[in-house]
Amino acid sequence: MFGAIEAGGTKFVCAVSDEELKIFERVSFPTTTPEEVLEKIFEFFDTYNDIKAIGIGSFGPIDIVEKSPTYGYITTTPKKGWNNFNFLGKMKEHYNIPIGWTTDVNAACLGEYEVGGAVDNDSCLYLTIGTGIGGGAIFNGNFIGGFGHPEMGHILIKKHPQDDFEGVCPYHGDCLEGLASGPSIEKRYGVKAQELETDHKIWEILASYLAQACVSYTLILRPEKIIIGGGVMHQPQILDLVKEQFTTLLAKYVEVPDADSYIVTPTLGDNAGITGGLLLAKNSL
Ligand SMILES: Nc1ncnc2c1ncn2[C@@H]1O[C@H](COP(=O)(O)OP(=O)(O)OP(=O)(O)O)[C@@H](O)[C@H]1O
Ligand SMILES: [Zn+2]
Repeated sequence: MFGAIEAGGTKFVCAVSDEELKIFERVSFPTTTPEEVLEKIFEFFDTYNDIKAIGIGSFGPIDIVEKSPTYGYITTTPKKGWNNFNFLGKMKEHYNIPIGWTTDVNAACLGEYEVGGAVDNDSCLYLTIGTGIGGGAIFNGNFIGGFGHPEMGHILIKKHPQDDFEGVCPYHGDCLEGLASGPSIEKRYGVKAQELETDHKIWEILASYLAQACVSYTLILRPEKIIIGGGVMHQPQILDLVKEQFTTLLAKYVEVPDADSYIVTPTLGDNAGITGGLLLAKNSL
């Protein structure tokens, strides 16, 4: 059996599966304090005594550099109480089994790469547009990163001429996350993103930011596929707008796969992250 944790800034999901990754139990609870959350995690996994490994995909930033003294920590998160929290260490104190550790988006990327929309590809990039924006990428089976993991949500982009919003990123104001995350929409209009009309002008503006980001990722990494998930992508009209603007912005400068197969939503849907967590567990053996 494998265990997986999708550690989100809003909620945690824990699951256990068999060797074929078939999930037979899953629970979800809100991200309150680390103490409360750990208690719930232990309560869930402690009922199983046959778990061989656990995989964790966590919100961040996190430390994934094995030789670092703070390896396994959630580091500079603005999320109250979670700053410098030794998440992996606490898990290892309680469970003496291999525990895989990476970012939530790397985990989702792994899910799509191994059993989702990118199974036929040697590389893919996964981006989530939710409460925050983050991205991870896998090339030939390996996550990209070095001194740390990528922070694809905090890249700088050109403002849309019809957008005078200052942005919500506590670090950069109007970076990609500052301008295109769910909370940025909510702050602009005073209502949740899901409450706006499908033909609202914000979707075009949002798409222009995501298209710019996809151009940058394309030029820097040249992945075979870009998968965009997260709550905001539940607006089905965004994807086509992104593809359209991406094609215009790239201006045929470099060759990319046909836009319909290049920029896609996750085949695993909202299960990409937890599936990736199970794969992380499997791969850690
Ligand atoms: N149908 C929708 N249309 C537009 N925006 C949506 C829709 N559903 C959810 N959202 C927005 O998506 C954001 C939440 O994203 P998501 O569900 O991916 O959570 P998350 O950021 O992954 O949370 P966690 O931190 O728990 O992982 C919220 O800002 C919400 O307003
Ligand atoms: Zn930022």
